This record gives sequence, C-alpha cells and structure tokens, in this order.
Amino acid sequence: MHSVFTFPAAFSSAECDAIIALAHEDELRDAGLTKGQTDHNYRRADLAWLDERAGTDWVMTRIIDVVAQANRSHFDFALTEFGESPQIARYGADREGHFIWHSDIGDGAFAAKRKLTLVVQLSDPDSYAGGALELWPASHTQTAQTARGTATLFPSFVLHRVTPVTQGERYSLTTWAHGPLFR
Ligand SMILES: O=C(O)CCC(=O)C(=O)O
Ligand SMILES: [Fe+2]
Repeated sequence: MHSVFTFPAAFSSAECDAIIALAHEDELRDAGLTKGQTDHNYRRADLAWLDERAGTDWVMTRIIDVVAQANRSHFDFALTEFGESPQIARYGADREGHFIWHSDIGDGAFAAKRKLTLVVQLSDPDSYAGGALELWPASHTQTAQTARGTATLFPSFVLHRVTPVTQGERYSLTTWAHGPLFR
C-alpha cells in the first residue's frame, strides 16, 4: 500500500520530553548549513542527529518496532536496514521554521535507498501554531495528525512539507528505513 499510515502513541509524552532533552544535550545545527544545503527558503530548522547523542538505544528500539509493525500490517516493502541516523528537528516561530514540498528520495548513497519515512510529533499541538506536516500521496493533500507521540509513516517518494511555524516551536523526530531501489 502506498498511502499514509498513522501509528498513534508511538511514544508517550514523557518520552517525547526525553527526546527533546536529548537533542539539547549539545547545540542544535542549522539545517541550512548541513548536508550541503545553504538555501534557507527550502528548509529553516535546527537539527540534532540521534547517533551523535549517548543513551538513545531505547529510541531506536521503539522506532524499529513501530516500523516493523507498520510494514507488516500496511506497506509490505522490502526493507533491509536503517542506514541513516534519526533526526530531531526544531521549527521555531522565531524564524518561521518550515520545509517546502519535497520527496525524501535523493541522489546520495543512502538517500537513494530510502523506502519508508517515519515522522513522530514530539510537541504538544497546543504549544505552537502552523507547522503542519502535509502529505500529497495521491490526488489531494492530507495533514498528519498532531497528537503528541503520534508517528506518521509514508513511502519516502510521497511529496510532503512542513508549513511555517507562526507561534511557539514544533519538534519532530524523522527516521528513514532503507531497502533495494523501488522497481
Ligand atoms: O519535520 C517533519 O515533520 C518532516 C521532516 C522531513 O520531511 C524531513 O526531514 O525530510
Ligand atoms: Fe522529508
């Protein structure tokens, strides 16, 4: 199935707090300056990479479990590995954090093998405005559920964006599962 799949309560509120705290154990990095990107109109966010933080095994264990369940019940993709670090992103109203329409499949060695994307809503939806994760899986767009701890999973080729945050700040946790190229 190539549609969007919602996995409620993948993480508890306390676990979302713990993941945000992990991100802040070191300084977040400007998404516009990592991975060779310099265009702030494309993406304006601050990032932390989970594999650069200690004591995060429990996060990865949960992600693997959620992806396995969703893949078994819904996607049935050929998945072989988690080849890239999960990413924690902060989109702040201070600079209208956002990410324009894009697909997650790119040219890089691992980006080309992305099959499934998982995004967890780490923030209480009442604590920010804007910052909607919108997806375009077929003929119309749909908005990801915002409840804290909810995971949204989708084929990595599906176009998606994050609308500008206008109040507060929104945190998300994004992970990609990899496998043989689509064919
Ligand atoms: O933060 C989000 O909701 C989405 C992040 C995203 O699309 C990405 O990192 O590729
Ligand atoms: Fe993305």
